[in-house]
Amino acid sequence: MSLPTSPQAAPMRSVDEHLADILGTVRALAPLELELERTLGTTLAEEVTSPVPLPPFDNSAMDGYAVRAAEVETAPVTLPVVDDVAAGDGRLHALGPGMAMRIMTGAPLPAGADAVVPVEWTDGGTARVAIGRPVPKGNAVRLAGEDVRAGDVVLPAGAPIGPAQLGILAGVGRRRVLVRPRPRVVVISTGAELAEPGTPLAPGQIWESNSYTLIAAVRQAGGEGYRAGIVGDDAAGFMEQLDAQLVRADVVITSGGVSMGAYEPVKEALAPLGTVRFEKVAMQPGMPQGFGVVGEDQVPIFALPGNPVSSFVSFMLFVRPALRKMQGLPAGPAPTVTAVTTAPLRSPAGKRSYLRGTLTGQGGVTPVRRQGSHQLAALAEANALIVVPEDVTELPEGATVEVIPL
Ligand SMILES: Nc1nc2c(c(=O)[nH]1)N[C@H]1C(S)=C(S)[C@@H](COP(=O)(O)OP(=O)(O)OC[C@H]3O[C@@H](n4cnc5c(N)ncnc54)[C@H](O)[C@@H]3O)O[C@H]1N2
Ligand code: MOO
Ligand SMILES: [Mg+2]
Repeated sequence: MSLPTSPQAAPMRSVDEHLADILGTVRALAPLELELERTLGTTLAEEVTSPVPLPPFDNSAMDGYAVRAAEVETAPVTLPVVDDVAAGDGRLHALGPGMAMRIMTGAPLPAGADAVVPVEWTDGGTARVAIGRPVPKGNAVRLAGEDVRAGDVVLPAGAPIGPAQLGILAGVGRRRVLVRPRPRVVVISTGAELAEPGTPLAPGQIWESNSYTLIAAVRQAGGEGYRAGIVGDDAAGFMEQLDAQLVRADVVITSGGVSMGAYEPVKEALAPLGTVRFEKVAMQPGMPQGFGVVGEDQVPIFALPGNPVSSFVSFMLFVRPALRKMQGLPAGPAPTVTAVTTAPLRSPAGKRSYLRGTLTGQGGVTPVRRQGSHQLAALAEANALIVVPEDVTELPEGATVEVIPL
């Protein structure tokens, strides 16, 4: 007697094949002009040059006295103070021979001056100043163009915008710049057992958590997350919610309803479209995966498995690289570091495992005690995923492993 053939017998796809398929499908989002204040965390979509040199004019690096270095070579010397130059002073100053001008940090260097004596090296006089020591030519002078020359590229297209990048954009006079927008990601949770956190649990229910994890992960990956709430285990209801959400989505993520059960609304609704593939990927956790496009605009959709650890690991391996590509960032497999395991590791044959672990800080990594794909509290203890290759089932303590820091 033999058992009926099941889809389980179908060969599994590798993690790498699945990711390649995803990255082959998603495209960088069209650039958008944004006010500077809204660009933190986005990627620049234009090359930015400076219209002026920076600094735009020779100026003082210190509060002190503008002089000709050759005239203070014999210090101590006393010179008449003929004027005061403050930062922002737009007058054209010229320093005559044998004279000094009081000057402040950031103020334009008067023509004829070639050095600044810091006030600390003088008696601080306002009519005459006694200079206690000589200064070399160029002392405390910031030359025009020594940071940036006019026409220099200050940021290339593709640069991620952090605080310093925002600063230089303002520093070259920009108010608005062209960036890749943050991908708008809608998360739909499916499952008749799911209750909103903050509401009482009925028998058989659990509190919905995946959308909170996924939206937080979306934000960390540079996207904007929208929680579409919970839909039950009914395919028509799911389709209705999906249609309603598509208008505001660059990407849709669903959780749950993709495995082998009798009530798998996501698979049931999307598989017949023919544009979303459901497969088993040779990984643990996260084996059942759906990916494809939906709607007129061919919006990418990730149908992630419902187990909380599985949906999070799937996000890190597949959705995060896709969101990076959409933002014009280099996209590929999750970056790893090497570490030495402080305990033996076990992994199922033929699947790449992503065990939850904690990096010790001394190059070690310790697997957390509970490794079930439903054990969300154990995931919350971890700060890394330990990668065990498909062809390895056991590793001894002390083995070197690849680790994805979280
Ligand atoms: N006969 C088989 N059963 C299962 C297989 C299989 O190959 N054959 N695969 C298992 C694996 S592996 C996974 S992973 C899960 C995937 O299940 P689904 O994607 O269909 O998800 P559900 O059945 O809806 O839920 C699974 C599990 O996760 C909990 N869940 C779901 N959504 C949420 C949420 N938003 N917040 C918190 N918890 C959630 C749900 O209550 C279930 O316990 O299938 C296995 N079964
Ligand atoms: O492969 Mo499922 O993703 O355990 O847990
Ligand atoms: Mg299921």
